[in-house]
Amino acid sequence: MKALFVSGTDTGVGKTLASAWIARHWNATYWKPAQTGTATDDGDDSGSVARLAGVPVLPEAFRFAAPESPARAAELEGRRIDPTAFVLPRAPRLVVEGAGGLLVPVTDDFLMIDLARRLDLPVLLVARSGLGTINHTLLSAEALRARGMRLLGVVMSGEPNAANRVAIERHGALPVLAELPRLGTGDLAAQLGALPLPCALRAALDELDEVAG
Ligand SMILES: Nc1ncnc2c1ncn2[C@@H]1O[C@H](COP(=O)(O)OP(=O)(O)OP(=O)(O)O)[C@@H](O)[C@H]1O
Ligand SMILES: C[C@H](N)[C@H](N)CCCCCC(=O)O
Ligand SMILES: [Mg+2]
Repeated sequence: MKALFVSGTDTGVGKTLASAWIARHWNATYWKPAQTGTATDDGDDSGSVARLAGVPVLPEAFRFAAPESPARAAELEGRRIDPTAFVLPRAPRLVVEGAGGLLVPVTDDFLMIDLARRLDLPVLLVARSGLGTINHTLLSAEALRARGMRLLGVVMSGEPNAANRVAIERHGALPVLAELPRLGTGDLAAQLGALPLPCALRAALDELDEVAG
């Protein structure tokens, strides 16, 4: 099986949209290991991907009501997350989406980046395209490199910004594999379906190592 971990420079940067886009065109299964904010309107990434991409989605390992980090949302419900519950599901191609950014707490001593490492998956980083993204993206890349983890590259989401793309590629020594433009208010599923994956992203997916699920 081939799998990747979609993380981001922050919450709300477009991980779910990018995950749906990739899953749709890569014909992949989607998994959100830990979902928070289920009591809010945008707390169901799995439902969003099912609607946007029409691909199989697997049940989360953990779901929490509060729109908080998994660690805090669990605490508010008097629950604790056991990281050993995160076991990579089997599927020919799998898109795994984190919650928030890389250093979001999952337990008192386990961060989202540790989940990507436990699953032993390469990371695709979704970043905003606008002002502020260079710092956030380079910091996220540094966090991965400090742990010797694989960073496939970056997907920039929003109005294309060539100067930010060049800065990220140059200072981060990493590829921007795709730019997901700001989609309109119309049928997002149709817009994603009509937007082929750029060659660089498609090649990165094709070159992913087989992993044992
Ligand atoms: N390129 C884009 N075009 C249009 N809307 C976008 C784009 N990127 C993100 N959005 C919108 O911004 C909001 C947040 O995006 P999304 O849910 O993908 O964030 P996320 O990174 O998955 O957040 P979370 O950390 O909660 O999982 C959504 O309403 C989404 O549709
Ligand atoms: C609720 C939100 N949509 C995400 N699911 C969780 C984001 C946690 C962010 C924590 C933080 O970085 O401060
Ligand atoms: Mg999401």
